[in-house]
Amino acid sequence: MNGERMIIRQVHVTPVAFRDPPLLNAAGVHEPWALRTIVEVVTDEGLSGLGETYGDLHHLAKVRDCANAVVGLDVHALNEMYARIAATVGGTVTDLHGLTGAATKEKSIDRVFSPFEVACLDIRGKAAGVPVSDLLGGKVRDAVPYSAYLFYKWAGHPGEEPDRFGAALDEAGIVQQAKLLIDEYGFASIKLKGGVYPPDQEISAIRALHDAFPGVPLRLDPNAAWSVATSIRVGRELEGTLQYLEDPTPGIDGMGEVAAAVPMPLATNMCVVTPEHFPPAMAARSIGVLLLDHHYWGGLVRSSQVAAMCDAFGLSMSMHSNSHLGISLAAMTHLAAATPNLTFACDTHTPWQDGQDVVKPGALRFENGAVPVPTAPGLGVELDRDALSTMNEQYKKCGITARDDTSYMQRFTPSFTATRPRW
Ligand SMILES: O=C([O-])C(=O)C[C@H](O)[C@@H](O)C(=O)[O-]
Ligand SMILES: [Mg+2]
Repeated sequence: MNGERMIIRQVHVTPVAFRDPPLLNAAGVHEPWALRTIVEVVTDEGLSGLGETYGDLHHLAKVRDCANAVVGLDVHALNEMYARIAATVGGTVTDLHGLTGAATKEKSIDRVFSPFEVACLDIRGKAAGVPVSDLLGGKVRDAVPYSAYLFYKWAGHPGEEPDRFGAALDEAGIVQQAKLLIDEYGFASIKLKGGVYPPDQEISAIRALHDAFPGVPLRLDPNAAWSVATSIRVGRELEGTLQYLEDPTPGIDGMGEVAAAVPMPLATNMCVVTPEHFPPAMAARSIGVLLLDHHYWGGLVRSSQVAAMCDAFGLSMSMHSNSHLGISLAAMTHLAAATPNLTFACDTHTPWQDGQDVVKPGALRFENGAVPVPTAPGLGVELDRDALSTMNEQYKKCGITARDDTSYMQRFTPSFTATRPRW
C-alpha cells in the first residue's frame, strides 16, 4: 500500500443507545439511556476505520451530512476534510446539559470533524501496520492511568430495580462507591462529580475520601455550580486535600478571581473549550489545568496541538470524559499515551457502562487503574457488529433523542433548576 492513495468510498453512521445509571450532576440526572454515534469510514482498498462521537439528534444530523461530504477524499487529506466539514456544518450546536461549556461555531465544527479524523487515523495506522499512538508522535507511557469517577447517584432509575452500584447520596455512599470502583479497576486517583448538594456536604465527602484513601489524589468538579465567593470559601476549606478543583464557577473571569484566591490549581472543561478561549483565559490566569477532550477539540491531531499550547503556557493537563464506549476509550488512550505533558490521570465513564460495548472484548482492559496502550495497528479495537446492531435497535426504541439531564430530573423534582451558579 506504500505511496498509494486511500480514498474514502463509504461512511456508515450509526446512532446507538446503552444503559446508563442515574448519575447526578449540576444539570440534573442521567437518563436511563446514553446516546453515541459510531462512524465507520471505508476506503476503496477495503480498509475501514472507526470513530465515536455524541448521539444527540442535532449533532447526528450534522455528522450524517458530513459523511457525504468526505466521500472521495484521501484519508491523509485532513485539512481538506476539515474545510469540507466546516462548509457543511452550518450553525452552532449547543448541548442541552451545558456541561462542556459554551458552544461556538468553531467548536461545533471540531465536534463533527473529530470522529472522521479518528477513523482516518485508524485506517492510516492499519495501512502502515502501526498503532495510532505512533501517528501522534509515539507513546511516552505504556499504560494510561484513569481516575475513579465518582457520582452521587440514586439506587436505580425510578420505577426500576436498584442497579449493582447502589445509592450514593451522602459521604458514606461516596466512600463505598470509591471502594467498589478501586477494587474492580485499581484506580489510583479519584474524581468526585459535585454541584449536586450544598457545598458543605461535598466538602464533607472530600474529607471522608481523604481519610479513607490517604495519599490518593482527589479532584472535585461542581460544573460551575458555585458563585465566586462560594468557590473561594470551599477552595480554602479544602486546602491540602485536592490535587485540583475543576470548574467551581462559570466563566473565564470568575475562574480567574477564584484561581487568585485558592491554594490549589483550577482545572476546566467548561471555560476553555475552543482555541479562542485561550488568550482571555491566559490573560486572566483562570486555570492551571486543561482537561483535553478530542471529541470537541477536533480529533487527535488538533488535541496534540492544544497540548503544545498548554506546554507553552505552563498548563498541566488531564482528560475529560462523557458517557462513552470502547472506540472513544481507545482513542483517548492513544492520545494520552502520546501526550508527554498529560500527566494527570484521565477521566473515564467506562465503569458506568458496566461491560456494554460496540467493540469486541480483549483489546482494552484496566490494570491497576490504567489501560495498557493497544499495540495492534490503528486504534487496535474491532467493531462487534452484533452489539452495534443491538445498540442501534435500543436507540430506535429508547425514546431519547438528545441528552437532557435537567428535564429528566424535573420529572421527579419539578422545582429543580440547573441555574449556574446555584450556591
Ligand atoms: O468533567 C465534566 O465536566 C464532565 O464529565 C461532564 C459530564 O457530562 C458529567 O458531568 C456527567 O456525565 O454527568
Ligand atoms: Mg468537568
